[in-house]
Amino acid sequence: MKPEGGARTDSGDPGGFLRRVEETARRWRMDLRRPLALVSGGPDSVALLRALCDLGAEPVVLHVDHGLRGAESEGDAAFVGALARALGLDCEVRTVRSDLSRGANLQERAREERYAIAREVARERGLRTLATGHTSDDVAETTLMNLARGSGLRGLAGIPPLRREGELAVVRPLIGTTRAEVLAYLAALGQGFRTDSTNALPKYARNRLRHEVLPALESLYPGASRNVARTSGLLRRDLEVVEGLAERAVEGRADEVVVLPERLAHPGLLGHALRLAHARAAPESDPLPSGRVEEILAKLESREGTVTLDLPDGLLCAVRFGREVAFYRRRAAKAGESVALEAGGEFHFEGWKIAVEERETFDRRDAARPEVAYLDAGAGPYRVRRVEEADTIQPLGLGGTKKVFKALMDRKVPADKRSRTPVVVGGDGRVAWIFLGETGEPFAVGERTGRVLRLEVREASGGRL
Ligand SMILES: Nc1ncnc2c1ncn2[C@@H]1O[C@H](COP(=O)(O)OP(=O)(O)OP(=O)(O)O)[C@@H](O)[C@H]1O
Repeated sequence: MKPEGGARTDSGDPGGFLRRVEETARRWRMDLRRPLALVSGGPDSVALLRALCDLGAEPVVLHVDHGLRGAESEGDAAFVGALARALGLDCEVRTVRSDLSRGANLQERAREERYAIAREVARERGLRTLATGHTSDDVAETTLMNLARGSGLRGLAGIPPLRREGELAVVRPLIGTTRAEVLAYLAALGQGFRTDSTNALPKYARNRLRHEVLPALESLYPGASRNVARTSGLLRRDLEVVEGLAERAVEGRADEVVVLPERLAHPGLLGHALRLAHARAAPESDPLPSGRVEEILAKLESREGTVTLDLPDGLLCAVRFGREVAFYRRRAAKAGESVALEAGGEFHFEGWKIAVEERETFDRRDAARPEVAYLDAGAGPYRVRRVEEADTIQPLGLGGTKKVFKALMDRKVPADKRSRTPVVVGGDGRVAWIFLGETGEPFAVGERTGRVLRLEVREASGGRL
C-alpha cells in the first residue's frame, strides 16, 4: 500500500528501492501508516525506518537493548535514539537485563524476548503493525539452514512477509529487496548504521552461511540468494493450500481436538492436520516436533488399535487406528472435584471422555465391554470423581461391601494408577461404578428399573487401568 497522508522526504528513489518496498507492501496488503518499527541500528532496520519515512509513514521506533555486547549495545541504543530524533519520530528503548548469557540458543531467546516486548509496546500504544527489516537474504539464509537440517514444507517456506497474530500484523516490507540493495540505498542517502561485531563471528552457523556458503552458491549460480528466496515464496503458497485443506479435517478446540484421517485424501495432508490440531489443543506450546508427527503417522499406519503418546505440556495424543487422532489435555482434577453426568451428553474428566445415553434396555453386544456400564437412572443423579480413600462398593450379587482400593488391587491395577481411577457415584454419594470394573448393587439395572443409563468411557491413553 501507499501510506496515506505523508509526503516523501526522499532524495529520489535510488536503485528503485522504495518502489520495490511499496510493491511488497501493496502485494501483501500491509498497513504501513503507523507501524511499530523494530530497529536494531543495523543496515536492514535503518533502511526499513528510512524507507517507511520516505513512503510517508509515521513509524514509532522500538529498540530493544539486550545488553549482550556491553558498550557496543549502549552505542546501538544511543544511535537508534539519535536517528529517531533526527527523523522527528517517537522512540522507545527498552532495556532487558534477563540472564541470556547461559544456556543454549542465545539468539533464539533474545528474539523471543524482543517480540514479546514489541507486542507489549504495540498493545500499550494501540499500534497494529510490527515492522521488521528482514530482507530476501534473510529468507535465503533461513531456507537454506532449514533445508540443511531436513525441514519440511513449513521450514522451507522461510520467513513470512506478513503474519497475523489476532489484531496485530507482523510485516516485513524489505523482504523483496536484497542486502546489497539496502546498502546501496543507505549509501545514496548518506545514512550511517551500526555494525554488529558478532555478525562476523564464525561460531554462528548463520554467519558462516552468509559469508561462506552463499557467496560460493552465488559464484556457481549468479542470483542464487534471490532465487532461493523466490523458491521459498513459491513453497509458502503451496503451504497455504495444504494447510487450508488440512484445516477441514480438524475439529474441536482446546480440551479435545480431533483429526479425522478419512477426510484426508492424501496421507501427506495428515501431517499438516496433526500440526494444526496440536496447535489448537496447545496454543501456548512449541509446535509438534516433526519426529512426533512421524511417530503418530507410523502408529496410524500400523493399525494396532489405540495407542497413546505423552506430549509435553500435559497433552495426550490418542491414535485410534484408521479412525481418528485425538489430542486431549491431561488435567488433574482438584481434590473433591466432580463432574455431573446427564443423559444425552458427553463429559470430560481428566483424560477421560464419558458419553451418557438413556436406553430402554441392555444391549447384548456391550456384555464383554468393560468400558461400558449400565446404571439405574432412578438411582442418580450421577457424578464422576476420583476415587477416595474411604470409598466402598457393594459388588453385584456378593452381598456386603468392599473397599474400592481393595477392588482395584484385586484387579491388579498398579499402585500409581489406583489413586487416579475415576468412579461414578450415585444420588446417595455411594460408588455406583468403578471405571472399567465393578458396578455397585444398588445402582445396577434390575427387574424394577425404569430408565436405564448407558455410560461409555474412553481413556485418552486407550489402555486398561
Ligand atoms: N535489538 C533489536 N531491537 C529492535 N529490533 C531488532 C533488534 N534486533 C533485531 N531487530 C529486528 O529484527 C530484524 C531481524 O534482525 P536479526 O536477523 O538480527 O534478528 P532475528 O530476529 O534473530 O532474525 P531472524 O528472525 O532472521 O533470525 C531486524 O531487521 C530488526 O527489525
